[in-house]
Amino acid sequence: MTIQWFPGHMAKARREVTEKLKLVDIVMELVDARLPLSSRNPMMNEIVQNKPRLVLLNKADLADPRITDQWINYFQNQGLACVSINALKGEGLPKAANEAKRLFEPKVEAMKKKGIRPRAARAMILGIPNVGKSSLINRMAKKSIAKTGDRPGVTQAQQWIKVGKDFELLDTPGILWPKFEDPEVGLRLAATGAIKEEILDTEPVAIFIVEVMSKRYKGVLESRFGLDELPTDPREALEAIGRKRGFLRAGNVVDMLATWKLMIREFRGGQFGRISLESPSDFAEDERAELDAAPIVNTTEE
Ligand SMILES: Nc1nc2c(ncn2[C@@H]2O[C@H](COP(=O)(O)OP(=O)(O)OP(=O)(O)O)[C@@H](O)[C@H]2O)c(=O)[nH]1
Repeated sequence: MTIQWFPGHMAKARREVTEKLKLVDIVMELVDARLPLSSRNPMMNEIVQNKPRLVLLNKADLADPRITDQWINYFQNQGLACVSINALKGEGLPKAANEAKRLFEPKVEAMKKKGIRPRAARAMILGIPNVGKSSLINRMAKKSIAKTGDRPGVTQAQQWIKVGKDFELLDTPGILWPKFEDPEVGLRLAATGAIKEEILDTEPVAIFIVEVMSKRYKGVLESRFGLDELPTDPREALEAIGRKRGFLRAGNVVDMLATWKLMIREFRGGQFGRISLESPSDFAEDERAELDAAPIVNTTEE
Protein backbone atom coordinates (compact mmCIF):
# COMPACT_ATOMS: atom_id res chain seq x y z
CA MET A 1 0.00 0.00 0.00
CA THR A 2 1.37 3.40 -0.93
CA ILE A 3 -0.17 6.34 0.83
CA GLN A 4 0.16 9.83 -0.54
CA TRP A 5 0.73 11.80 2.62
CA PHE A 6 -0.76 15.25 2.92
CA PRO A 7 -0.80 17.43 6.06
CA GLY A 8 -4.35 16.28 6.86
CA HIS A 9 -3.36 12.60 6.61
CA MET A 10 -0.33 13.21 8.76
CA ALA A 11 -2.36 14.95 11.44
CA LYS A 12 -4.92 12.12 11.43
CA ALA A 13 -2.22 9.44 11.58
CA ARG A 14 -0.54 11.19 14.45
CA ARG A 15 -3.81 11.51 16.35
CA GLU A 16 -4.60 7.82 15.88
CA VAL A 17 -1.13 6.82 17.03
CA THR A 18 -1.35 9.11 20.07
CA GLU A 19 -4.65 7.45 21.06
CA LYS A 20 -3.16 3.97 20.74
CA LEU A 21 -0.06 4.99 22.67
CA LYS A 22 -2.25 5.62 25.72
CA LEU A 23 -3.16 1.92 25.75
CA VAL A 24 0.32 0.44 25.66
CA ASP A 25 3.40 0.06 27.83
CA ILE A 26 5.88 -0.52 25.02
CA VAL A 27 6.28 0.67 21.46
CA MET A 28 7.82 -1.67 18.92
CA GLU A 29 9.20 0.63 16.25
CA LEU A 30 9.48 -1.34 13.05
CA VAL A 31 12.02 -0.15 10.48
CA ASP A 32 13.57 -1.71 7.39
CA ALA A 33 16.99 -3.18 8.24
CA ARG A 34 18.28 -2.12 4.80
CA LEU A 35 17.60 1.56 5.51
CA PRO A 36 16.82 2.01 9.20
CA LEU A 37 17.01 5.81 9.34
CA SER A 38 15.29 6.47 6.03
CA SER A 39 12.44 4.09 6.91
CA ARG A 40 11.82 5.86 10.20
CA ASN A 41 9.18 8.44 10.82
CA PRO A 42 10.97 11.77 11.22
CA MET A 43 8.99 12.70 14.33
CA MET A 44 9.16 9.35 16.06
CA ASN A 45 10.95 10.62 19.16
CA GLU A 46 8.54 13.46 19.60
CA ILE A 47 5.44 11.30 19.08
CA VAL A 48 6.50 8.38 21.26
CA GLN A 49 8.19 10.56 23.89
CA ASN A 50 9.29 8.66 26.97
CA LYS A 51 7.40 5.43 26.35
CA PRO A 52 9.80 2.46 26.45
CA ARG A 53 10.69 1.62 22.87
CA LEU A 54 12.14 -1.35 21.08
CA VAL A 55 13.55 -0.82 17.59
CA LEU A 56 13.00 -3.84 15.36
CA LEU A 57 15.13 -4.03 12.22
CA ASN A 58 12.81 -6.01 9.97
CA LYS A 59 13.57 -7.75 6.67
CA ALA A 60 17.00 -8.56 8.09
CA ASP A 61 17.04 -11.52 5.69
CA LEU A 62 17.42 -9.01 2.83
CA ALA A 63 19.99 -6.76 4.53
CA ASP A 64 23.77 -7.03 4.73
CA PRO A 65 24.34 -8.79 8.09
CA ARG A 66 27.57 -6.88 8.76
CA ILE A 67 25.81 -3.54 8.40
CA THR A 68 22.79 -4.73 10.38
CA ASP A 69 25.15 -5.38 13.31
CA GLN A 70 26.44 -1.82 12.99
CA TRP A 71 22.88 -0.53 13.17
CA ILE A 72 22.13 -2.59 16.25
CA ASN A 73 25.15 -0.96 17.92
CA TYR A 74 24.05 2.43 16.69
CA PHE A 75 20.60 2.18 18.27
CA GLN A 76 21.90 0.56 21.44
CA ASN A 77 24.38 3.40 21.82
CA GLN A 78 21.41 5.74 21.79
CA GLY A 79 19.97 3.80 24.70
CA LEU A 80 17.33 2.07 22.59
CA ALA A 81 16.79 -1.68 22.70
CA CYS A 82 17.24 -3.08 19.19
CA VAL A 83 16.78 -6.51 17.63
CA SER A 84 16.98 -7.64 14.00
CA ILE A 85 14.08 -9.80 12.83
CA ASN A 86 12.45 -11.51 9.88
CA ALA A 87 8.73 -11.03 10.35
CA LEU A 88 7.84 -13.57 7.68
CA LYS A 89 9.79 -16.45 9.20
CA GLY A 90 9.65 -15.30 12.79
CA GLU A 91 13.42 -15.09 13.20
CA GLY A 92 14.47 -12.88 16.10
CA LEU A 93 10.99 -12.75 17.60
CA PRO A 94 11.76 -14.65 20.83
CA LYS A 95 14.63 -12.22 21.41
CA ALA A 96 12.34 -9.27 20.67
CA ALA A 97 9.75 -10.60 23.14
CA ASN A 98 12.46 -10.95 25.79
CA GLU A 99 13.61 -7.38 25.22
CA ALA A 100 10.02 -6.16 25.48
CA LYS A 101 9.67 -8.04 28.75
CA ARG A 102 12.86 -6.46 30.03
CA LEU A 103 11.56 -2.99 29.16
CA PHE A 104 8.39 -3.73 31.12
CA GLU A 105 10.30 -4.90 34.19
CA PRO A 106 10.26 -1.52 36.05
CA LYS A 107 6.47 -1.39 35.73
CA VAL A 108 6.15 -4.95 37.04
CA GLU A 109 8.27 -3.97 40.02
CA ALA A 110 6.14 -0.89 40.64
CA MET A 111 2.94 -2.99 40.53
CA LYS A 112 4.40 -5.51 42.95
CA LYS A 113 5.39 -2.74 45.34
CA LYS A 114 1.83 -1.47 45.30
CA GLY A 115 0.58 -4.98 46.01
CA ILE A 116 -1.02 -5.29 42.56
CA ARG A 117 -0.72 -8.56 40.66
CA PRO A 118 1.42 -7.72 37.59
CA ARG A 119 -0.46 -7.85 34.32
CA ALA A 120 0.89 -8.69 30.86
CA ALA A 121 2.95 -6.08 29.06
CA ARG A 122 0.98 -4.34 26.33
CA ALA A 123 2.73 -3.38 23.14
CA MET A 124 1.95 -1.84 19.78
CA ILE A 125 3.76 -1.88 16.47
CA LEU A 126 4.54 1.43 14.89
CA GLY A 127 6.10 2.14 11.52
CA ILE A 128 5.84 3.65 8.05
CA PRO A 129 3.95 1.78 5.29
CA ASN A 130 5.40 -1.43 3.91
CA VAL A 131 7.95 -2.12 6.65
CA GLY A 132 6.16 -5.35 7.55
CA LYS A 133 3.79 -4.36 10.35
CA SER A 134 0.96 -6.67 9.22
CA SER A 135 3.39 -9.52 8.57
CA LEU A 136 4.72 -9.22 12.11
CA ILE A 137 1.26 -9.04 13.67
CA ASN A 138 0.11 -12.05 11.63
CA ARG A 139 3.18 -14.01 12.61
CA MET A 140 2.63 -13.27 16.28
CA ALA A 141 -1.10 -14.01 15.98
CA LYS A 142 -0.36 -17.45 14.50
CA LYS A 143 1.81 -18.27 17.46
CA SER A 144 -0.66 -17.05 19.99
CA ILE A 145 -3.04 -19.43 21.73
CA ALA A 146 -5.96 -17.04 21.57
CA LYS A 147 -6.75 -13.52 20.66
CA THR A 148 -7.77 -12.08 23.98
CA GLY A 149 -10.61 -10.18 22.33
CA ASP A 150 -12.13 -13.49 21.19
CA ARG A 151 -13.05 -14.44 24.74
CA PRO A 152 -16.82 -14.66 25.12
CA GLY A 153 -18.30 -11.54 26.56
CA VAL A 154 -15.34 -9.38 25.65
CA THR A 155 -16.40 -6.39 23.67
CA GLN A 156 -13.79 -3.80 23.11
CA ALA A 157 -12.75 -1.51 20.33
CA GLN A 158 -9.16 -2.68 20.45
CA GLN A 159 -8.25 -6.32 20.06
CA TRP A 160 -5.22 -7.77 21.75
CA ILE A 161 -3.16 -10.70 20.59
CA LYS A 162 -1.83 -12.73 23.45
CA VAL A 163 1.79 -13.74 22.88
CA GLY A 164 3.02 -16.07 25.57
CA LYS A 165 1.69 -15.53 29.05
CA ASP A 166 2.97 -12.08 29.79
CA PHE A 167 2.86 -10.18 26.53
CA GLU A 168 -0.06 -8.70 24.60
CA LEU A 169 0.07 -7.01 21.22
CA LEU A 170 -2.45 -4.53 19.84
CA ASP A 171 -3.81 -6.18 16.69
CA THR A 172 -3.69 -3.01 14.58
CA PRO A 173 -0.43 -1.17 14.01
CA GLY A 174 0.25 2.53 14.15
CA ILE A 175 1.08 3.91 10.72
CA LEU A 176 3.19 7.00 10.33
CA TRP A 177 4.67 8.74 7.31
CA PRO A 178 8.24 8.46 6.05
CA LYS A 179 10.66 11.34 5.64
CA PHE A 180 9.72 11.76 2.00
CA GLU A 181 10.80 15.40 1.56
CA ASP A 182 14.43 14.33 1.36
CA PRO A 183 15.07 13.18 -2.25
CA GLU A 184 17.80 10.74 -1.20
CA VAL A 185 15.47 9.12 1.33
CA GLY A 186 12.78 8.98 -1.37
CA LEU A 187 15.13 7.07 -3.66
CA ARG A 188 16.02 4.57 -0.95
CA LEU A 189 12.37 3.99 -0.13
CA ALA A 190 11.46 3.66 -3.80
CA ALA A 191 14.29 1.17 -4.36
CA THR A 192 12.83 -1.13 -1.71
CA GLY A 193 9.25 -0.64 -2.91
CA ALA A 194 8.12 1.33 0.11
CA ILE A 195 6.99 4.07 -2.22
CA LYS A 196 5.94 3.38 -5.76
CA GLU A 197 8.28 4.39 -8.53
CA GLU A 198 5.37 6.02 -10.35
CA ILE A 199 5.62 8.72 -7.69
CA LEU A 200 9.26 9.15 -8.53
CA ASP A 201 10.57 8.19 -11.97
CA THR A 202 11.90 4.75 -12.75
CA GLU A 203 15.19 6.07 -14.11
CA PRO A 204 16.57 7.78 -10.97
CA VAL A 205 15.65 4.76 -8.87
CA ALA A 206 17.50 2.41 -11.23
CA ILE A 207 20.50 4.77 -11.31
CA PHE A 208 20.49 4.94 -7.53
CA ILE A 209 20.56 1.13 -7.28
CA VAL A 210 23.50 0.94 -9.70
CA GLU A 211 25.36 3.60 -7.69
CA VAL A 212 24.81 1.77 -4.40
CA MET A 213 25.88 -1.53 -5.91
CA SER A 214 29.03 -0.06 -7.49
CA LYS A 215 30.01 1.74 -4.31
CA ARG A 216 29.46 -0.95 -1.71
CA TYR A 217 29.03 -4.24 -3.53
CA LYS A 218 31.61 -4.16 -6.30
CA GLY A 219 31.59 -7.07 -8.67
CA VAL A 220 28.02 -8.21 -7.90
CA LEU A 221 26.47 -6.60 -10.99
CA GLU A 222 29.34 -7.78 -13.18
CA SER A 223 28.85 -11.39 -12.19
CA ARG A 224 25.04 -11.17 -12.23
CA PHE A 225 24.96 -9.81 -15.78
CA GLY A 226 28.13 -11.43 -17.13
CA LEU A 227 29.98 -8.17 -17.73
CA ASP A 228 33.78 -7.96 -17.70
CA GLU A 229 33.71 -4.50 -16.22
CA LEU A 230 30.79 -2.31 -15.29
CA PRO A 231 31.13 1.20 -16.76
CA THR A 232 31.65 3.74 -13.98
CA ASP A 233 28.93 6.04 -15.31
CA PRO A 234 25.65 4.56 -14.02
CA ARG A 235 23.74 5.40 -17.22
CA GLU A 236 26.36 3.63 -19.29
CA ALA A 237 26.33 0.76 -16.81
CA LEU A 238 22.57 0.41 -17.27
CA GLU A 239 22.95 0.50 -21.03
CA ALA A 240 25.56 -2.25 -20.88
CA ILE A 241 23.25 -4.34 -18.69
CA GLY A 242 20.29 -3.81 -21.05
CA ARG A 243 22.40 -4.76 -24.05
CA LYS A 244 23.69 -7.87 -22.33
CA ARG A 245 20.13 -8.90 -21.51
CA GLY A 246 19.09 -8.32 -25.12
CA PHE A 247 16.68 -5.48 -24.36
CA LEU A 248 17.08 -4.02 -27.82
CA ARG A 249 14.78 -2.02 -30.01
CA ALA A 250 14.92 -1.19 -33.71
CA GLY A 251 18.32 0.16 -34.71
CA ASN A 252 20.14 -1.81 -31.98
CA VAL A 253 19.08 0.78 -29.38
CA VAL A 254 18.83 -0.40 -25.78
CA ASP A 255 15.32 -0.28 -24.33
CA MET A 256 16.23 1.74 -21.27
CA LEU A 257 12.78 1.63 -19.66
CA ALA A 258 12.85 -2.18 -19.70
CA THR A 259 16.38 -2.06 -18.26
CA TRP A 260 15.45 0.33 -15.43
CA LYS A 261 12.49 -1.88 -14.54
CA LEU A 262 14.69 -4.99 -14.60
CA MET A 263 17.16 -3.35 -12.25
CA ILE A 264 14.45 -2.43 -9.73
CA ARG A 265 12.75 -5.84 -10.00
CA GLU A 266 15.98 -7.77 -9.46
CA PHE A 267 17.05 -5.59 -6.56
CA ARG A 268 13.69 -5.98 -4.82
CA GLY A 269 13.67 -9.69 -5.53
CA GLY A 270 16.98 -10.08 -3.68
CA GLN A 271 18.81 -11.25 -6.84
CA PHE A 272 21.85 -9.16 -5.96
CA GLY A 273 22.21 -10.74 -2.54
CA ARG A 274 21.77 -9.16 0.86
CA ILE A 275 22.15 -5.44 0.34
CA SER A 276 21.95 -2.54 2.79
CA LEU A 277 21.23 0.88 1.37
CA GLU A 278 22.64 2.85 4.25
CA SER A 279 25.09 2.32 7.08
CA PRO A 280 25.64 4.49 10.17
CA SER A 281 28.89 5.83 8.71
CA ASP A 282 27.05 7.18 5.62
CA PHE A 283 25.54 9.92 7.71
CA ALA A 284 27.19 12.99 9.09
CA GLU A 285 26.36 13.65 12.73
CA ASP A 286 23.93 16.49 11.98
CA GLU A 287 22.14 14.50 9.26
CA ARG A 288 21.62 11.62 11.65
CA ALA A 289 20.25 13.96 14.26
CA GLU A 290 17.83 15.35 11.71
CA LEU A 291 16.59 11.92 10.68
CA ASP A 292 16.36 10.76 14.25
CA ALA A 293 14.32 13.62 15.55
CA ALA A 294 13.22 16.30 13.16
CA PRO A 295 11.99 19.64 14.39
CA ILE A 296 8.33 20.03 15.25
CA VAL A 297 6.10 20.90 12.32
CA ASN A 298 2.51 21.98 12.57
CA THR A 299 0.36 18.92 11.92
CA THR A 300 -2.84 20.23 13.39
CA GLU A 301 -4.26 21.54 10.10
CA GLU A 302 -6.76 19.31 8.34
N1 LIG B 1 11.92 -10.73 2.93
C1 LIG B 1 11.10 -10.23 3.83
N2 LIG B 1 9.95 -9.66 3.44
C2 LIG B 1 9.13 -9.17 4.40
C3 LIG B 1 9.44 -9.25 5.77
N3 LIG B 1 8.41 -8.68 6.46
C4 LIG B 1 7.51 -8.27 5.54
N4 LIG B 1 7.93 -8.57 4.29
C5 LIG B 1 7.26 -8.24 3.02
O1 LIG B 1 7.13 -6.83 2.94
C6 LIG B 1 5.94 -6.46 2.30
C7 LIG B 1 5.16 -5.49 3.18
O2 LIG B 1 4.74 -6.19 4.36
P1 LIG B 1 3.44 -5.79 5.19
O3 LIG B 1 3.38 -6.67 6.36
O4 LIG B 1 2.26 -5.71 4.28
O5 LIG B 1 3.85 -4.31 5.61
P2 LIG B 1 2.99 -3.22 6.39
O6 LIG B 1 3.96 -2.41 7.16
O7 LIG B 1 1.88 -3.86 7.14
O8 LIG B 1 2.44 -2.38 5.17
P3 LIG B 1 1.22 -1.32 5.11
O9 LIG B 1 -0.04 -2.12 5.19
O10 LIG B 1 1.45 -0.68 3.77
O11 LIG B 1 1.36 -0.32 6.21
C8 LIG B 1 5.20 -7.76 2.00
O12 LIG B 1 5.46 -8.11 0.66
C9 LIG B 1 5.83 -8.76 2.96
O13 LIG B 1 5.79 -10.07 2.47
C10 LIG B 1 10.69 -9.85 6.17
O14 LIG B 1 11.08 -9.93 7.33
N5 LIG B 1 11.45 -10.32 5.15
